[in-house]
Amino acid sequence: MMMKIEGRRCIVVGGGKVAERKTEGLLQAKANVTIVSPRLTPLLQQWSEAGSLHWIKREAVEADLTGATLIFAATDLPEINKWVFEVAEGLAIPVNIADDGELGSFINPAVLRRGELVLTASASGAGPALATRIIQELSAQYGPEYKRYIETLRAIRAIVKDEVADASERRALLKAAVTDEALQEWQSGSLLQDKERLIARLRQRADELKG
Ligand SMILES: C[C@@]1(CC(=O)O)C2=NC(=C\c3[nH]c(c(CCC(=O)O)c3CC(=O)O)Cc3[nH]c(c(CC(=O)O)c3CCC(=O)O)/C=C3\N/C(=C\2)[C@@H](CCC(=O)O)[C@]3(C)CC(=O)O)/[C@H]1CCC(=O)O
Ligand SMILES: NC(=O)c1ccc[n+]([C@@H]2O[C@H](COP(=O)([O-])OP(=O)(O)OC[C@H]3O[C@@H](n4cnc5c(N)ncnc54)[C@H](O)[C@@H]3O)[C@@H](O)[C@H]2O)c1
Repeated sequence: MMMKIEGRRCIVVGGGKVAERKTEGLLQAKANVTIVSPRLTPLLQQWSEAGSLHWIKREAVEADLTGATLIFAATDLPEINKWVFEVAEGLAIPVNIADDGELGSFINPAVLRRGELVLTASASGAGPALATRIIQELSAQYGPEYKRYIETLRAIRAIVKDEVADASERRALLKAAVTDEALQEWQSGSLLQDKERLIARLRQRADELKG
Protein backbone atom coordinates (compact mmCIF):
# COMPACT_ATOMS: atom_id res chain seq x y z
CA MET A 1 0.00 0.00 0.00
CA MET A 2 1.46 3.38 -1.01
CA MET A 3 -0.44 5.88 1.09
CA LYS A 4 0.41 9.38 2.28
CA ILE A 5 0.12 9.21 6.07
CA GLU A 6 2.21 12.21 7.08
CA GLY A 7 0.44 13.87 10.01
CA ARG A 8 -2.39 11.31 9.95
CA ARG A 9 -3.62 9.67 13.13
CA CYS A 10 -2.53 6.02 13.20
CA ILE A 11 -3.39 3.78 16.15
CA VAL A 12 -1.31 0.79 17.22
CA VAL A 13 -2.95 -1.54 19.75
CA GLY A 14 -0.23 -3.40 21.67
CA GLY A 15 3.30 -2.37 22.59
CA GLY A 16 5.46 -5.47 21.96
CA LYS A 17 8.09 -6.35 19.35
CA VAL A 18 5.64 -6.47 16.46
CA ALA A 19 4.06 -3.14 17.44
CA GLU A 20 7.59 -1.73 17.55
CA ARG A 21 8.30 -2.75 13.94
CA LYS A 22 4.99 -1.39 12.64
CA THR A 23 5.51 1.85 14.59
CA GLU A 24 9.00 2.32 13.18
CA GLY A 25 7.56 2.25 9.65
CA LEU A 26 4.80 4.67 10.61
CA LEU A 27 7.27 7.13 12.16
CA GLN A 28 9.49 6.92 9.06
CA ALA A 29 6.41 7.96 7.09
CA LYS A 30 5.88 10.84 9.60
CA ALA A 31 2.50 9.59 10.81
CA ASN A 32 0.95 10.86 14.03
CA VAL A 33 1.18 7.64 16.09
CA THR A 34 -0.82 6.73 19.19
CA ILE A 35 -0.12 3.43 20.96
CA VAL A 36 -2.68 1.94 23.32
CA SER A 37 -1.06 -0.70 25.52
CA PRO A 38 -0.45 -1.37 29.21
CA ARG A 39 3.24 -2.05 28.42
CA LEU A 40 5.83 -0.83 25.89
CA THR A 41 9.17 -2.27 24.72
CA PRO A 42 12.20 -0.21 25.87
CA LEU A 43 12.57 1.34 22.39
CA LEU A 44 8.87 2.31 22.17
CA GLN A 45 9.19 3.79 25.65
CA GLN A 46 12.17 5.82 24.48
CA TRP A 47 10.19 7.14 21.47
CA SER A 48 7.28 7.96 23.79
CA GLU A 49 9.54 9.92 26.18
CA ALA A 50 11.08 11.76 23.21
CA GLY A 51 7.58 12.84 22.15
CA SER A 52 7.72 10.93 18.85
CA LEU A 53 4.49 9.13 19.70
CA HIS A 54 1.55 9.37 22.09
CA TRP A 55 1.14 6.51 24.60
CA ILE A 56 -2.19 5.62 26.20
CA LYS A 57 -1.07 3.37 29.05
CA ARG A 58 -3.95 0.89 29.43
CA GLU A 59 -5.93 -1.77 27.59
CA ALA A 60 -7.66 -0.51 24.46
CA VAL A 61 -11.30 0.61 24.46
CA GLU A 62 -13.54 1.34 21.46
CA ALA A 63 -13.21 5.14 21.74
CA ASP A 64 -9.43 4.89 21.20
CA LEU A 65 -9.98 3.82 17.61
CA THR A 66 -12.27 6.55 16.32
CA GLY A 67 -10.90 9.13 13.90
CA ALA A 68 -7.92 7.00 12.85
CA THR A 69 -6.63 6.78 9.28
CA LEU A 70 -5.06 3.35 9.89
CA ILE A 71 -5.25 0.86 12.76
CA PHE A 72 -2.75 -1.89 13.67
CA ALA A 73 -3.79 -4.71 16.02
CA ALA A 74 -0.55 -6.14 17.45
CA THR A 75 -1.41 -7.60 20.84
CA ASP A 76 -0.48 -11.18 21.78
CA LEU A 77 -4.16 -11.99 22.39
CA PRO A 78 -6.01 -13.27 19.29
CA GLU A 79 -9.43 -12.38 20.75
CA ILE A 80 -8.34 -8.75 21.37
CA ASN A 81 -6.91 -8.48 17.83
CA LYS A 82 -10.19 -9.85 16.46
CA TRP A 83 -12.16 -7.33 18.54
CA VAL A 84 -9.99 -4.51 17.10
CA PHE A 85 -10.80 -5.82 13.63
CA GLU A 86 -14.54 -5.75 14.30
CA VAL A 87 -14.49 -2.22 15.73
CA ALA A 88 -12.32 -0.95 12.85
CA GLU A 89 -14.60 -2.54 10.27
CA GLY A 90 -17.60 -0.92 11.97
CA LEU A 91 -15.85 2.44 11.66
CA ALA A 92 -14.76 1.69 8.05
CA ILE A 93 -11.08 2.24 8.96
CA PRO A 94 -8.40 0.06 7.26
CA VAL A 95 -6.92 -2.37 9.80
CA ASN A 96 -3.91 -4.69 9.94
CA ILE A 97 -4.10 -7.79 12.16
CA ALA A 98 -0.65 -9.03 13.22
CA ASP A 99 -1.59 -12.62 14.00
CA ASP A 100 -4.08 -13.10 11.15
CA GLY A 101 -3.14 -11.26 7.96
CA GLU A 102 -6.08 -12.75 6.06
CA LEU A 103 -8.56 -11.25 8.52
CA GLY A 104 -7.28 -7.68 8.30
CA SER A 105 -8.05 -5.30 5.43
CA PHE A 106 -4.36 -4.78 4.57
CA ILE A 107 -1.02 -6.50 5.16
CA ASN A 108 2.45 -4.97 5.24
CA PRO A 109 5.06 -5.66 2.60
CA ALA A 110 8.79 -5.74 3.39
CA VAL A 111 10.17 -2.33 2.36
CA LEU A 112 13.42 -0.89 1.01
CA ARG A 113 13.68 2.91 0.85
CA ARG A 114 16.30 4.83 -1.12
CA GLY A 115 15.07 8.36 -0.66
CA GLU A 116 12.01 8.64 -2.84
CA LEU A 117 12.53 5.18 -4.35
CA VAL A 118 10.39 2.67 -2.48
CA LEU A 119 10.70 -1.04 -3.25
CA THR A 120 8.31 -3.49 -1.62
CA ALA A 121 7.91 -7.26 -1.63
CA SER A 122 4.99 -9.27 -0.33
CA ALA A 123 4.20 -12.98 -0.28
CA SER A 124 0.58 -12.06 0.53
CA GLY A 125 0.84 -13.68 3.95
CA ALA A 126 2.34 -16.95 2.68
CA GLY A 127 5.84 -16.20 4.00
CA PRO A 128 7.11 -12.94 5.48
CA ALA A 129 10.60 -14.46 5.67
CA LEU A 130 10.63 -14.76 1.86
CA ALA A 131 9.53 -11.13 1.43
CA THR A 132 12.34 -10.12 3.82
CA ARG A 133 14.90 -12.20 1.87
CA ILE A 134 13.87 -10.68 -1.45
CA ILE A 135 14.18 -7.15 -0.06
CA GLN A 136 17.67 -7.97 1.26
CA GLU A 137 18.65 -9.12 -2.23
CA LEU A 138 17.21 -5.96 -3.79
CA SER A 139 19.12 -3.81 -1.30
CA ALA A 140 22.39 -5.08 -2.78
CA GLN A 141 21.20 -4.42 -6.34
CA TYR A 142 19.74 -0.96 -5.60
CA GLY A 143 22.38 0.68 -3.39
CA PRO A 144 22.40 4.03 -1.56
CA GLU A 145 23.33 5.80 -4.84
CA TYR A 146 19.70 5.40 -5.94
CA LYS A 147 18.69 8.19 -3.56
CA ARG A 148 20.69 10.63 -5.71
CA TYR A 149 19.62 8.93 -8.95
CA ILE A 150 15.97 9.54 -8.07
CA GLU A 151 16.57 13.18 -7.20
CA THR A 152 18.29 13.76 -10.55
CA LEU A 153 15.62 11.79 -12.40
CA ARG A 154 12.92 14.04 -10.95
CA ALA A 155 14.76 17.09 -12.35
CA ILE A 156 15.29 15.45 -15.76
CA ARG A 157 11.66 14.41 -16.03
CA ALA A 158 10.53 17.96 -15.29
CA ILE A 159 12.79 19.28 -18.08
CA VAL A 160 11.56 16.65 -20.57
CA LYS A 161 7.92 17.41 -19.72
CA ASP A 162 8.58 21.13 -20.30
CA GLU A 163 10.65 20.82 -23.47
CA VAL A 164 9.17 17.88 -25.41
CA ALA A 165 5.59 18.30 -26.62
CA ASP A 166 5.16 14.92 -28.31
CA ALA A 167 3.97 12.26 -25.82
CA SER A 168 5.53 9.27 -27.56
CA GLU A 169 8.92 11.02 -27.82
CA ARG A 170 8.66 11.97 -24.11
CA ARG A 171 8.10 8.31 -23.28
CA ALA A 172 11.11 7.22 -25.37
CA LEU A 173 13.40 9.85 -23.81
CA LEU A 174 12.31 9.05 -20.26
CA LYS A 175 12.87 5.34 -20.91
CA ALA A 176 16.39 6.18 -22.13
CA ALA A 177 16.98 8.32 -19.02
CA VAL A 178 16.70 5.43 -16.56
CA THR A 179 19.23 2.86 -17.77
CA ASP A 180 22.04 2.21 -15.25
CA GLU A 181 24.55 4.00 -17.49
CA ALA A 182 22.27 6.99 -17.98
CA LEU A 183 21.51 7.35 -14.29
CA GLN A 184 25.25 7.44 -13.61
CA GLU A 185 25.87 9.96 -16.39
CA TRP A 186 23.39 12.48 -14.95
CA GLN A 187 25.33 12.55 -11.67
CA SER A 188 28.00 14.84 -13.14
CA GLY A 189 25.29 17.50 -13.06
CA SER A 190 26.58 19.54 -16.02
CA LEU A 191 23.90 18.31 -18.44
CA LEU A 192 21.16 19.38 -16.07
CA GLN A 193 22.36 22.99 -16.41
CA ASP A 194 21.94 22.91 -20.19
CA LYS A 195 18.46 21.79 -21.28
CA GLU A 196 19.26 21.64 -25.00
CA ARG A 197 22.33 19.47 -24.51
CA LEU A 198 20.40 17.24 -22.16
CA ILE A 199 17.58 16.67 -24.66
CA ALA A 200 20.11 16.03 -27.45
CA ARG A 201 21.90 13.47 -25.27
CA LEU A 202 18.60 11.78 -24.40
CA ARG A 203 17.68 11.57 -28.12
CA GLN A 204 21.03 9.93 -28.77
CA ARG A 205 20.45 7.44 -25.95
CA ALA A 206 16.90 6.73 -27.17
CA ASP A 207 18.25 6.00 -30.70
CA GLU A 208 20.85 3.65 -29.22
CA LEU A 209 18.14 1.80 -27.28
CA LYS A 210 16.03 1.48 -30.45
CA GLY A 211 18.96 0.29 -32.55
C1 LIG B 1 7.22 -8.19 5.69
C2 LIG B 1 6.95 -7.78 7.14
C3 LIG B 1 6.57 -6.28 7.11
C4 LIG B 1 6.19 -5.66 8.43
O1 LIG B 1 5.92 -6.34 9.43
O2 LIG B 1 6.16 -4.42 8.44
C5 LIG B 1 5.87 -8.71 7.67
N1 LIG B 1 6.40 -9.57 8.53
C6 LIG B 1 7.74 -9.35 8.66
C7 LIG B 1 8.64 -10.24 9.27
C8 LIG B 1 8.33 -11.51 9.89
N2 LIG B 1 7.16 -11.81 10.45
C9 LIG B 1 7.23 -13.11 10.96
C10 LIG B 1 8.55 -13.62 10.72
C11 LIG B 1 9.08 -14.98 11.20
C12 LIG B 1 9.15 -15.99 10.08
C13 LIG B 1 7.81 -16.48 9.59
O3 LIG B 1 6.89 -16.75 10.40
O4 LIG B 1 7.68 -16.62 8.35
C14 LIG B 1 9.20 -12.61 9.98
C15 LIG B 1 10.58 -12.67 9.37
C16 LIG B 1 11.65 -11.94 10.11
O5 LIG B 1 11.44 -11.56 11.29
O6 LIG B 1 12.68 -11.81 9.50
C17 LIG B 1 6.18 -13.84 11.69
C18 LIG B 1 4.74 -13.63 11.31
N3 LIG B 1 4.22 -12.66 10.50
C19 LIG B 1 2.86 -12.81 10.42
C20 LIG B 1 2.49 -13.87 11.28
C21 LIG B 1 1.05 -14.30 11.53
C22 LIG B 1 0.60 -15.17 10.41
O7 LIG B 1 1.12 -16.30 10.30
O8 LIG B 1 -0.28 -14.76 9.63
C23 LIG B 1 3.68 -14.42 11.80
C24 LIG B 1 3.85 -15.66 12.62
C25 LIG B 1 3.88 -15.37 14.12
C26 LIG B 1 4.00 -16.64 14.93
O9 LIG B 1 4.41 -17.67 14.40
O10 LIG B 1 3.65 -16.54 16.10
C27 LIG B 1 1.97 -12.03 9.62
C28 LIG B 1 2.31 -11.04 8.70
N4 LIG B 1 3.57 -10.51 8.54
C29 LIG B 1 3.55 -9.66 7.48
C30 LIG B 1 4.57 -8.76 7.17
C31 LIG B 1 2.29 -9.83 6.69
C32 LIG B 1 2.53 -10.83 5.55
C33 LIG B 1 3.63 -10.43 4.58
C34 LIG B 1 4.02 -11.45 3.56
O11 LIG B 1 3.69 -12.65 3.63
O12 LIG B 1 4.70 -11.04 2.62
C35 LIG B 1 1.35 -10.43 7.76
C36 LIG B 1 0.31 -11.42 7.20
C37 LIG B 1 0.48 -9.35 8.41
C38 LIG B 1 1.18 -8.05 8.65
O13 LIG B 1 1.90 -7.95 9.66
O14 LIG B 1 0.98 -7.11 7.85
C39 LIG B 1 8.12 -8.05 8.08
C40 LIG B 1 9.52 -7.95 7.45
C41 LIG B 1 10.20 -6.65 7.91
C42 LIG B 1 11.61 -6.53 7.38
O15 LIG B 1 11.78 -6.36 6.18
O16 LIG B 1 12.55 -6.55 8.20
N1 LIG C 1 2.68 -9.62 11.73
C1 LIG C 1 3.92 -9.90 12.06
O1 LIG C 1 4.83 -9.44 11.39
C2 LIG C 1 4.17 -10.79 13.23
C3 LIG C 1 5.47 -11.23 13.51
C4 LIG C 1 5.68 -12.01 14.67
C5 LIG C 1 4.60 -12.31 15.48
N2 LIG C 1 3.34 -11.90 15.16
C6 LIG C 1 2.15 -12.07 16.03
O2 LIG C 1 1.92 -10.76 16.61
C7 LIG C 1 1.46 -10.85 17.96
C8 LIG C 1 2.24 -9.91 18.88
O3 LIG C 1 3.59 -10.32 18.97
P1 LIG C 1 4.64 -9.57 19.91
O4 LIG C 1 5.90 -10.35 19.81
O5 LIG C 1 4.70 -8.12 19.61
O6 LIG C 1 3.98 -9.82 21.37
P2 LIG C 1 4.37 -9.19 22.78
O7 LIG C 1 3.92 -10.15 23.82
O8 LIG C 1 5.80 -8.73 22.75
O9 LIG C 1 3.47 -7.87 22.89
C9 LIG C 1 2.10 -7.87 23.10
C10 LIG C 1 1.68 -6.47 23.54
O10 LIG C 1 0.26 -6.39 23.58
C11 LIG C 1 -0.11 -5.62 24.72
N3 LIG C 1 -1.51 -5.90 25.07
C12 LIG C 1 -2.04 -7.03 25.63
N4 LIG C 1 -3.37 -6.88 25.81
C13 LIG C 1 -3.71 -5.64 25.35
C14 LIG C 1 -4.93 -4.92 25.25
N5 LIG C 1 -6.10 -5.45 25.68
N6 LIG C 1 -4.91 -3.68 24.74
C15 LIG C 1 -3.74 -3.13 24.33
N7 LIG C 1 -2.54 -3.78 24.38
C16 LIG C 1 -2.54 -5.02 24.89
C17 LIG C 1 0.90 -6.02 25.79
O11 LIG C 1 1.00 -5.05 26.82
C18 LIG C 1 2.19 -6.08 24.94
O12 LIG C 1 2.78 -4.80 24.87
C19 LIG C 1 1.59 -12.33 18.32
O13 LIG C 1 0.26 -12.80 18.38
C20 LIG C 1 2.34 -13.02 17.19
O14 LIG C 1 1.71 -14.24 16.86
C21 LIG C 1 3.12 -11.13 14.05
